[in-house]
Amino acid sequence: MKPQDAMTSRDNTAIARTLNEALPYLRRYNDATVVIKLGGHAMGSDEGMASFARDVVLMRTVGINPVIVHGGGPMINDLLARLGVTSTFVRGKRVTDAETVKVVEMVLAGQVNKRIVQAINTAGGRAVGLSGKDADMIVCEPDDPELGFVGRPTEVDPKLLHALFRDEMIPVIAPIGTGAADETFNINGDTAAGAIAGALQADRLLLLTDVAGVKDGSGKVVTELTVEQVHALTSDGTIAGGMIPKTQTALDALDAGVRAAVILDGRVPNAVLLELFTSHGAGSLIRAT
Ligand SMILES: Nc1ncnc2c1ncn2[C@@H]1O[C@H](COP(=O)(O)OP(=O)(O)O)[C@@H](O)[C@H]1O
Ligand SMILES: CC(=O)N[C@@H](CCC(=O)OP(=O)(O)O)C(=O)O
Repeated sequence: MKPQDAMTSRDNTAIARTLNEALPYLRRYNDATVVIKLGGHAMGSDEGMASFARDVVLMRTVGINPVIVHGGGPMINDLLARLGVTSTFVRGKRVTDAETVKVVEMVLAGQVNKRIVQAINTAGGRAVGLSGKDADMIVCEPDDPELGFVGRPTEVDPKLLHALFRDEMIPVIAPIGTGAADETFNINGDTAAGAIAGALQADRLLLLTDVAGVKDGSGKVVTELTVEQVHALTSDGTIAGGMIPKTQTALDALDAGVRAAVILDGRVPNAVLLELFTSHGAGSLIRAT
């Protein structure tokens, strides 16, 4: 028996309802630009990566311009540990000396970037792997002298990305930038994604992480957050640790002209599709006020 013969009419009704529900969202996002930050913790298994890649190809197929900006902190930690180098973090950012930045670039622009590119191409898309160095896309200044070669983007040139959109290619970007003195800078993945989303005036910035969204004081995920609520939850300490740079990136992106930012769990199968194409969405949405 073929699998579809085994499907009940109830299955078919559910499928039809889902497709119907998606229709207004498919219309809304036609030709929209969606920047997705894929964090190292959200990358997981090969099956998870393949599923993410299929979602991205589906987005491209329905006329969205997806841009992937990735992290890879755990993969950098692995190689540094094998090389016997200890790494420390200050306020969520890796202290990066001249030797460390070489390892960071090798892991992010090499191993991690190409894994995502290959997964998207296997799923039927045409992904192009880049770092912020390509076409001088991301120019940085030092973030903080204490952090060494950690960059803060000062200029992001989206020209190359627009050229790729015209040919329906999918940019996959490692968060590495250059400095005025030709230095190589390590950029926090969230920061790079926010800066790119701002330069593109993106419709959505999706920050994929390892929690369901931003939680309030009682531990409940807040599905829609205002800018004021983010400030309040940060000053009372409810938003803490790694969530601080994430919500700050979301607010900076909104200031730069991005229409909305969403923080969601990248380990949930089809998280991106559920966010974009269903009425209940996924995660915490922060909209410009
Ligand atoms: N209010 C909050 N809501 C949700 N997560 C929070 C909150 N405050 C702190 N966190 C922490 O932030 C973490 C996400 O940041 P981080 O670990 O840096 O993510 P990633 O590695 O995906 O970039 C969560 O796993 C959680 O432990
Ligand atoms: C400056 C800084 O901290 N850069 C990060 C870049 C990778 C990253 O952001 O990875 P995740 O998204 O997986 O955390 C780092 O060196 O780990």
